Amino acid sequence: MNITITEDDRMLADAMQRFCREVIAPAAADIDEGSHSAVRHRAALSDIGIMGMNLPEHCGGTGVSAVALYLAVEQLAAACGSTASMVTAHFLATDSILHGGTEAQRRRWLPGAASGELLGAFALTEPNAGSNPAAMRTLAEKTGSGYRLRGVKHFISNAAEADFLVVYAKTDKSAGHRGISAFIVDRHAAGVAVSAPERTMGLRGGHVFEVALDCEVPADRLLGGEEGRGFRTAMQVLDNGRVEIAASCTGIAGAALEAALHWARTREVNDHPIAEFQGLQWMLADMATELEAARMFGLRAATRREQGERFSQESAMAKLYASEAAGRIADRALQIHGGYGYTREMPLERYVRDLRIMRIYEGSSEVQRNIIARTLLNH
Ligand SMILES: CC(C)(COP(=O)(O)OP(=O)(O)OC[C@H]1O[C@@H](n2cnc3c(N)ncnc32)[C@H](O)[C@@H]1OP(=O)(O)O)[C@@H](O)C(=O)NCCC(=O)NCCSC(=O)CCS(=O)O
Repeated sequence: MNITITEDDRMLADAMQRFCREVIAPAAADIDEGSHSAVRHRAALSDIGIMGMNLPEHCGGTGVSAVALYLAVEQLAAACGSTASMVTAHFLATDSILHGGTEAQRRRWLPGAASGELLGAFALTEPNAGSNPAAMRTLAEKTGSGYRLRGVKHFISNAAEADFLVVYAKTDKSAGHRGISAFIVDRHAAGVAVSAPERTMGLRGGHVFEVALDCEVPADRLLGGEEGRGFRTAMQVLDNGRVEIAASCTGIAGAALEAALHWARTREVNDHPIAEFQGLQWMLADMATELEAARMFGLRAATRREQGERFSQESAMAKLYASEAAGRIADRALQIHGGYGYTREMPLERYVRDLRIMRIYEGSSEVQRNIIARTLLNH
């Protein structure tokens, strides 16, 4: 498969890099140190179209290619992992409506979400249903005018600040994954209670919450206007989301490599820059090689996404490889910095912490391996 990065894709990535370096990166340490929400960047991100970068123009989005989207998310994550997480969680919500919604729902919700006026959250995971969403317990029972949703969702990014949540719930308890439907729920509807943010190891500005639901939703909030289509929509959305996680990984790992290269050139031992030591050169070589391989996987999955064919395998491989490789790259970058890398004066320890969740959320590495193995064995 050819991976093509067009001139337009490159120009967008360059513009994104300038914006992120000027606007996003300077606040990253403060966001992390104070666990302040990355939603503070919403207005600035909206102004340049980032909040709708995953959406086509007819839905109010920028309509950029999937490769450009990959490169943009990469730049965002290189500047601030928390901000990338907030934005990509919003994409999960809007992708749900794009892929699973009716035309009327797309028209109603997507232009506002693309402009950043509305912030979305994706409510799939539950305390007892993470890797296996088909085991969810949240129920949606038909009422005279719509549905009553009852249940608890967990680890939901953006929930407190969101304007709407796409909530996945069972409309038929006995039908397994085919009994799952999705609903667009107003964050401030009566009966939607959001916890305080979880205290997390990394991505401390990408807040995640528990959401307790006992609320009524009108019938026109059933995504796609048909019951039982939620699981398929969630899986399609996660195929996209996993490529964006891969982009976040290569963004942060790229920042870690850049820091390590700078340190190796400028840090001296016995009047020699440490870059002169072969042991360190080999570490840098391995880091750069793994980063490039991870990018190739990510861009391959993005290319496949652009082609409009199912790309679960490519997406799972991209996330698996990038999240595992990025963890190794950031760890080596910290090692190269020695004791300084372990201090909070430098971003290395933040990179390591921010990257750790990438092997877990939107499907753990083990789930990605299951997806890959299953595809291999079915063919
Ligand atoms: C590991 C799993 C993929 C396993 O899924 P299942 O074994 O339960 O389901 P399948 O039998 O594979 O499929 C059932 C059904 O769905 C269709 N399907 C499956 N995948 C896709 C897809 N990618 N695109 C389109 N359709 C798909 C499949 O064809 C079947 O259709 P029929 O019923 O036969 O017609 C899955 O359980 C999984 O991915 N688990 C991980 C869940 C996960 O990633 N959770 C994280 C949630 S979000 C998060 O972490 C953070 C959110 S945030 O930051 O707020």
